[in-house]
Amino acid sequence: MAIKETIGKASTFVPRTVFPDYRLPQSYFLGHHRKAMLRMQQMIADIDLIFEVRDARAPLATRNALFDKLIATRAKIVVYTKSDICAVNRELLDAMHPEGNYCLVDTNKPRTVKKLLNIAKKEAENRDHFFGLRTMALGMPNVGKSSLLNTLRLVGVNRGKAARTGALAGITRTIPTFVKINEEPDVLLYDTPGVSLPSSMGYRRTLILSALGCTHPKMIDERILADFILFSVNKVDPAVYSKYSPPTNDIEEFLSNYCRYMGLRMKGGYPDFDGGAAHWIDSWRRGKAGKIIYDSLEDFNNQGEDESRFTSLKPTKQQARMMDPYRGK
Ligand SMILES: Nc1nc2c(ncn2[C@@H]2O[C@H](COP(=O)(O)OP(=O)(O)OP(=O)(O)O)[C@@H](O)[C@H]2O)c(=O)[nH]1
Repeated sequence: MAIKETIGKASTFVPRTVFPDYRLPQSYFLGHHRKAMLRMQQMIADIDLIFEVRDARAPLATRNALFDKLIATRAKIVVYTKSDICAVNRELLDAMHPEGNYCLVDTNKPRTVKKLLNIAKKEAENRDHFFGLRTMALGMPNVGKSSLLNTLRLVGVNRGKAARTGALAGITRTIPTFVKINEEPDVLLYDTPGVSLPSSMGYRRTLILSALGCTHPKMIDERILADFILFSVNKVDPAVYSKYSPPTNDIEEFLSNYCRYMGLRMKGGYPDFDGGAAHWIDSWRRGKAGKIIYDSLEDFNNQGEDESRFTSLKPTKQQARMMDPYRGK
């Protein structure tokens, strides 16, 4: 079959670049994730409103079932960040949240977080707390919790950054003291470290989270991750990368064209495949390469997966063996 006819047709991802000893890690649950969960469990009774933060590029993959039990009795709103760098799938979000308690934001644009602040202000007025309404932002690593806090603070009290942010996962490692995001009525917000899933997530979800930057940046071999991104883009529209390469399913062919376009060459003029893969992945993580969404309504309807296995903080021995090789480093 001609290559063009096969583009975007495969339903499962099979890496083209396979190394004999390579084993795909399928979890990324670090010591500080566990510590943060235990601390949140202690604090949760005092929290009035939760902002559960997810990445709009993968609403299903960045959902963390570990939080479901923790926040079951709290008022919550699901906040989808990075709406500026994805083709938002409203159908999927409406199906996931029939009660409509979600909000799409771009944390770089203060006006998009105003709605959230208004919800918190209304809650604060209704509850009439002496110390103010206590809110908490939680979610997977690198989904934009600290950026959300900074923008809410800017909108609410017109003050600068209070939390450190960055393109890598794991910038926030402890729960700092609260930050005031509104005065009269007072609204306080706790930022929290990103927490991943405590047992094997399956390789597709691991690849998605890695492509989004929600894991250690080098957790998955870059050529395999680049291959997965190419696979995902082909499913949506290969024209997204037409600037660099004609449509292809072959990562080596794509990277060779990409390196030529970007001028990424090694000694002797050979394409720098590793450098090209890292560059292409980084562009996707930052939303500079195009807009795709990794989860679909079909994925939501077909998900027979039992998420309850993620709700325990204690992984089994077998699960622990599948943990990320970078653990503790
Ligand atoms: N384009 C875009 N980028 C965003 C948005 N929100 C956050 N980012 C970027 O995403 C990256 C991660 O943001 P952080 O706020 O550090 O994420 P976090 O969830 O606090 O990360 P951890 O500390 O690992 O838990 C940063 O590079 C931000 O600039 C958004 O709405 N749009």
